[in-house]
Amino acid sequence: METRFDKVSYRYGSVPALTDVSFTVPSGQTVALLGANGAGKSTAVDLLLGLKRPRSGSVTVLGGSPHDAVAAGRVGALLQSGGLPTDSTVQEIISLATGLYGKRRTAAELLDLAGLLDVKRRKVDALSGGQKQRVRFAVAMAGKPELLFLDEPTVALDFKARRQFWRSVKELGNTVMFATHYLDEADEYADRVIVIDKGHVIADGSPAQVKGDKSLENALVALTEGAQ
Ligand SMILES: Nc1ncnc2c1ncn2[C@@H]1O[C@H](COP(=O)(O)OP(=O)(O)OP(=O)(O)O)[C@@H](O)[C@H]1O
Repeated sequence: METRFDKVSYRYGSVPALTDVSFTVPSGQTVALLGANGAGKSTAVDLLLGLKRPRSGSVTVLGGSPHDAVAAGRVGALLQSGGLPTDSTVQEIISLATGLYGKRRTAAELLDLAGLLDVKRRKVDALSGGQKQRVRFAVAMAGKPELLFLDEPTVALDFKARRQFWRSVKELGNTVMFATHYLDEADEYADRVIVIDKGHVIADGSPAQVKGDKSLENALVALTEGAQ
């Protein structure tokens, strides 16, 4: 049940966002899409979710079309700007999410999974940035997705929260694709790193291979500086 980009290109008017991008992700793998601002990571995630269609090439998600995979509830996503109803409590939002997916996971299970038990009665308004991110994560996991997309999931999290977040993700053992600016995060948590620069894949390999590639040095330094 692979997920694949086959020579995918996408442009916004005259601005090319992705050019001739190909990769195949087997199930169970955790893959980082590593790139600077504007590299094309969010566009790739949108294409994988069926929110955009490629101008050329094809996108396969879990062996079929992105639309079918999403409609069947096989895909979970944590997007950068996922809005949450501010006047609802954490518990209300989680219950709504479990209801949508026919209770594939219980609310209690999700609250525990995302480390939200202590704040379950709080309104979203009264949560920290990191806690809100955990609510988004719980919502993404409600349907027991086989494949999880995370778009810069730990931007709002401090070091400790970042570790906890990744522990939860890894325990679930799904196929995970995450977009990040952080080489360290890709190195620590991904099995594989795909480096995107100005819409092109410039490296694809294990974290050790990518870090060991001298020809990538400038691009990786730029990425790290871009993330400051
Ligand atoms: N709606 C849009 N209209 C025009 N150009 C866009 C639009 N959205 C993105 N772009 C451009 O497409 C390219 C890829 O953007 P994308 O958001 O996919 O990058 P990204 O790697 O996710 O960046 P970031 O790390 O800043 O989120 C950039 O050049 C960006 O300016």
